[in-house]
Amino acid sequence: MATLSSSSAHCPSYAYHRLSSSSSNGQHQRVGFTSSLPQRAKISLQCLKNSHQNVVLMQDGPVATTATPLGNETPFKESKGGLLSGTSLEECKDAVGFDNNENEPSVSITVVGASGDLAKKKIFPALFALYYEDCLPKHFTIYGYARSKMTDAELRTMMFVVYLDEVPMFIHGENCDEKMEQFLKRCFYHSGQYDSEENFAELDRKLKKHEGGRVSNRLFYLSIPPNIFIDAVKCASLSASSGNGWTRVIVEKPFGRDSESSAALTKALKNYLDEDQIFRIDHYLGKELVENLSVLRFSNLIFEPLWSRQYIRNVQLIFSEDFGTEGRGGYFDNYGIIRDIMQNHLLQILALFAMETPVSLDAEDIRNEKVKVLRSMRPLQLEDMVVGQYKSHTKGGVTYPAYTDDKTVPKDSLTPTFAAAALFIDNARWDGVPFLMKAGKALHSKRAEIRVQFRHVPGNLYNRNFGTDLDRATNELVIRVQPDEAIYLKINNKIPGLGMRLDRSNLNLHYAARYSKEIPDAYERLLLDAIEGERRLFIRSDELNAAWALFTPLLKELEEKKIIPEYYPYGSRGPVGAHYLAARYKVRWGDLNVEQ
Ligand SMILES: NC(=O)C1=CN([C@@H]2O[C@H](COP(=O)(O)OP(=O)(O)OC[C@H]3O[C@@H](n4cnc5c(N)ncnc54)[C@H](OP(=O)(O)O)[C@@H]3O)[C@@H](O)[C@H]2O)C=CC1
Ligand SMILES: O=C1O[C@H](COP(=O)(O)O)[C@@H](O)[C@H](O)[C@H]1O
Repeated sequence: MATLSSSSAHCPSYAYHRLSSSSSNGQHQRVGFTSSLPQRAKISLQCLKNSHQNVVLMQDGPVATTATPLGNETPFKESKGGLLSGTSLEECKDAVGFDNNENEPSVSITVVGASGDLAKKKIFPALFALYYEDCLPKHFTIYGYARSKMTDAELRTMMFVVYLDEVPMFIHGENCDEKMEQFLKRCFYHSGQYDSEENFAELDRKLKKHEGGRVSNRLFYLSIPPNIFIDAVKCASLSASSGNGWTRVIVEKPFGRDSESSAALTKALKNYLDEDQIFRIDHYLGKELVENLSVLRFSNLIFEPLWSRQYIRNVQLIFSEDFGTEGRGGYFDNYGIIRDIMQNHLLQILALFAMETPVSLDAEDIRNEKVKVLRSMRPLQLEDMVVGQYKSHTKGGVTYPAYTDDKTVPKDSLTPTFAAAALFIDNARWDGVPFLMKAGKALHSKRAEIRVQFRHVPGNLYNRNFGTDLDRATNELVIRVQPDEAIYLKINNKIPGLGMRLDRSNLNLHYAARYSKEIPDAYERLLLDAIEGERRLFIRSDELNAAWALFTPLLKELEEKKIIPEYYPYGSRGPVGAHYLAARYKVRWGDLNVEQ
């Protein structure tokens, strides 16, 4: 039985919202990062002094702070002080111009696990970016919730230091510091246990004061390890859900480890939430170029007719990182790269890429089509999978660690940090077309891309100009999701001159050259969607079940048979097994070509 209240929001439609927050040429209003660092550093010093932090201003910029002693939580009502210290509710009301119009709903956003890595690096910055762009509702409050003892001031200091220091996705520009000041006044912290209804009831009381009797909509972002999801949802549900507006919960991955644990998680969540209150986040769906996939396909006449087995030889989905697990080994060892990247991020891209034309752009129409693709796929076979693990490597006098050098990873771990797989969609459109996935950590480059290799041109008009390697002469469409976003199409053309020599060139939409503004971070888009009640980019439970059904038998087999991964040096291109796998399907990985 669902106990969190749910009311469907009448939000502006997604398309309208995006149009209204864009300039006439479709560029997002963002500004560069480095514009006013000296000024920001000055303000930060003042702010941090006001908040009674011990401040160290380092030469040329970054500010380091040491927190006040643990247990010094600022009581909400009595807090006084400067910008980063606990601002009282009255001060906060003045600062943000609360009015007495009770018809305007408020939104309270609680980041559960606020002391953690994801909250610090992604969620709070994304919330600020939304505030900067005037995308948050007029009456909003942000709460950090975690067990760590922290005052409001300390939370704000943490957010401010990240703002100054670390996160390039932050927008900086006109009035940025002022906006940050205003934003921080609306951020608060409540320390509590994840399994304490009483602690969530305390949070509820604080939220109510901010909401001031308005219709109160509440968004909880579960940025905590999965083993405490249910405790937190239960307590939020029983003690802190909205009494008169909607309550939504963003759930971070991992959504289980296999079909059974995922189903159990969904079942447990549904004891407290309805499906339409659950926003399962896959942040790759919020990436600009993944969003653009459907636009590319369905708004251009030239692509859709080619989008099938008739013209496409293979599709490659490639993810690589040039660093290892870096402190997340404890989490990673329980999941591995297949669960961490393939079963969710790459599979979601595949589903969007391969789906049939949806009836409309409504969330349910799109998710219906995605689920059909997933259910048409063959469960993965062991022979269609290659797994690897990085080992230590010394280069230029620097020694890079092996995966098992991570102190939180067992020395004999067989967890894959690399995997390559061949997948097939057994439907009329894609019958026989290999969809190759490759994902790995500690490789030679950081990238995420989709490569579509087209078939050879029939007939042999120019074959002698291509030489013997016809594959190299076929068209390839590359959607580079990151970094340096681009969509380019490789074509053949004649080299100017009197002879008949052919060349390969790119028709290139290079985002940095075409659009001068920064691309919004995926978390920004997804948070905004959750606030607006737009579910299109979140995973529905049947999609999740279908995704796990494809991977679970293989994952079990890998574990039961204790398959030993192929070891590859840190910083390399990964195991050679990936090439043999591709070759079996007459495919060459596109990212290995010299010109790429
Ligand atoms: N970090 C990342 O880049 C990504 C993370 N995710 C997912 O997001 C979620 C949060 O990630 P991240 O911030 O890295 O996680 P953290 O490990 O940093 O945990 C977040 C917070 O949860 C609390 N916590 C940690 N371990 C426990 C525990 N065993 N019992 C109770 N509380 C605990 C801690 O807060 P306190 O002690 O103050 O209560 C911690 O600050 C996870 O589900 C993760 O899988 C998904 C994609 C990327
Ligand atoms: O979900 C995850 O994603 C990150 C990569 O995200 P990106 O946006 O930086 O490409 C990955 O490092 C992490 O292991 C995984 O859990």
